[in-house]
Amino acid sequence: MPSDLHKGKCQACEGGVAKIPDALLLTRLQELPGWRLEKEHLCRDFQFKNFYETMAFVNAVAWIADREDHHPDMELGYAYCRLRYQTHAVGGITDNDFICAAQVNQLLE
Ligand SMILES: C[C@H](O)[C@H](O)[C@H]1CNC2=NC(N)=NC(=O)C2=N1
Repeated sequence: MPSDLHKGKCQACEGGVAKIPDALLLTRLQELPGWRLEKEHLCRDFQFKNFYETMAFVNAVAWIADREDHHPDMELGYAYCRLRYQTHAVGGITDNDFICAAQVNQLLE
């Protein structure tokens, strides 16, 4: 059954969002095709044909980040982008990270 996670709305990071317990993270990850856990971040690598496509993607991700007031770390090059989400306010992964990652996946549907 498809997940509705991308329809969620981020809550204020400083407003008491709860860190997802480690024991639940692997289960929750099943809602997010392509993403992995790395040093308390949600991460995914994206490959593109050229710089134009990479930048179009990066700008769409920036648009999501601005709308949700939740910002990923981004590493990019000519034909790739690596995204890493963590809720800095709590030093771990929260629903906000899952919601934004799911919205990014929607961009590629
Ligand atoms: C004031 C503003 O809402 C906060 O600083 C937000 C901005 N974006 C954020 N993004 C991420 N990834 N984690 C945060 O804790 C966070 N906090």
